Amino acid sequence: MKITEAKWIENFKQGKIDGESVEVSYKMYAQAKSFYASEDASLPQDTLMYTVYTCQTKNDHTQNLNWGLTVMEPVCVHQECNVTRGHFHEDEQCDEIYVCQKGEGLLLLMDEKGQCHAETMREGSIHHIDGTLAHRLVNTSDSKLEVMCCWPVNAGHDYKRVEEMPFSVRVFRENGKITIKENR
Ligand SMILES: O=P(O)(O)OC[C@H]1O[C@H](O)[C@H](O)[C@@H](O)[C@@H]1O
Repeated sequence: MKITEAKWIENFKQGKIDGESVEVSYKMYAQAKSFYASEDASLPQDTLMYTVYTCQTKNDHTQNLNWGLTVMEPVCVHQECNVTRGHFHEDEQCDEIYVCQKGEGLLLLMDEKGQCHAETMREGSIHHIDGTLAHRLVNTSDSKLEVMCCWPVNAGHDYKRVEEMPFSVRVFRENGKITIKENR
């Protein structure tokens, strides 16, 4: 019997994935400005907001799954907590699972009518995202938020729908206290 190493290995201490064809993408403040209520001129354009590691599983004869890790930095923009861009899935039949491996945050979910609700994320929390809901991560703490994700390869990212109908709430951290405000 042939025994091989795993294709990928997650370094839990460093919060990263290494291995075969891992796609790593970095979101800097320059590309994330539109996610927040206001622009923060004091924040350098090249401030790292979040990193996404995606393990690509290409296989033609099965309905495949992707595995990923999103690492969100403890950065605020005018006291607004760091968020991912957020998206609906192009294929609403595709659910997603998130597992929080480190940190604290909120998983913001929005239905097709723009109604939002959230789940609290903490080390070990497991979240099932219904395929019809838009989803966005929010780092509410002053340390990194690390979230493992599993989703079907054919889910797709529909960012346009959330641009046309933005999340109806924003999360702020003022003197360590979390406040939720309507997004008008
Ligand atoms: O693409 P965003 O909305 O910025 O979210 C960042 C990433 O979060 C998770 O890791 C998802 O599973 C990824 O598919 C997504 O790309």
